[in-house]
Amino acid sequence: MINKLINKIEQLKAPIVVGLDPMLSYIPDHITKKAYAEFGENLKGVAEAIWQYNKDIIDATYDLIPAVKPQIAMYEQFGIEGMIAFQKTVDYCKEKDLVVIGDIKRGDIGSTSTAYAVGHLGGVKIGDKTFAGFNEDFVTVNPYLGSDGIHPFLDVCKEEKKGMFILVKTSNPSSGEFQDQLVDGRPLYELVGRKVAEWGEAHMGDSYSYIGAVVGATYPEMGKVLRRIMPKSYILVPGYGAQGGKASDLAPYFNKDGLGAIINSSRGIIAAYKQPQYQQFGETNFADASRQAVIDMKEDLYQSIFANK
Ligand SMILES: O=c1ccn([C@@H]2O[C@H](COP(=O)(O)O)[C@@H](O)[C@H]2O)c(=O)[nH]1
Repeated sequence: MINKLINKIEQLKAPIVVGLDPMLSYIPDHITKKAYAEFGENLKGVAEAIWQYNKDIIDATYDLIPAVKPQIAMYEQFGIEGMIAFQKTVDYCKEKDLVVIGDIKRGDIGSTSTAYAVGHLGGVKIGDKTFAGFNEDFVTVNPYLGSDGIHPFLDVCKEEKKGMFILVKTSNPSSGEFQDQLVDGRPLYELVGRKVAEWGEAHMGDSYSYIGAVVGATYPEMGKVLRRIMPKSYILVPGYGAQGGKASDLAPYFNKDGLGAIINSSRGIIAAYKQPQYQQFGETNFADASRQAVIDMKEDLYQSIFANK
């Protein structure tokens, strides 16, 4: 799957992931009204609205982007109906040949991690048939339970030819409270980065490992160090746009081959129509605003990162 992700990034010249983080407040009235009329003003209605909103955004952007990152929490908050919308979104993105990164941030004791890995990347054998669970291509994984929480994901990724991005240095303001603490004189995120590189070496695609890392766009100095520590790991970079990460800071996340990082934007794309620069699209044409925001993001990254290389 890492080879497919890289091929698509190269083909589209777009190291971009669109984050599918639907919030009720982003969904235009015409979509919610229709969904409520059909399914009721309840969780089923909300889930239908989320699904229709996602579908319109996917239809408007899929030819420009290699990958999407549905954030499971945004679906989970609506219970089982939300999870059905999550599954429909994953399936539809795969129909459109997009690489799907499930932002699930799981990780637990070994046996529980196995269940997470099977549920999201693998399948369960019932009788003589295997049934896939959510069936994303990559997931995000929390490494802070240690390697026994990671190994089940490594095994399932190898078996299923899928991949994962391990949280190394997150983009949020308080990420340093634990992640920057010194261990033998070096910050904890470096220690985790070294482990990611080690796991990655044993799980290689053609040129990059299918074991990647999450490093926030909001910490570019740390991104530079981590790029060196994990030369063969793809870095998933959240924090661009809405969280203040700037394209001009992102060059160090890439390797000299122009690869090695993929930049996520969620609110900046899916709720673009709410931003002043895309106001002309209006609520009805929200998906066209998202398309324009992807085009602008691609240009922003190109000018800041690749134009002078
Ligand atoms: O360090 C991290 C890890 C994950 N995220 C997730 O990425 C998106 C960011 O959304 P924006 O709207 O582009 O800010 C969201 O799903 C986060 O849960 C992150 O931001 N930082």
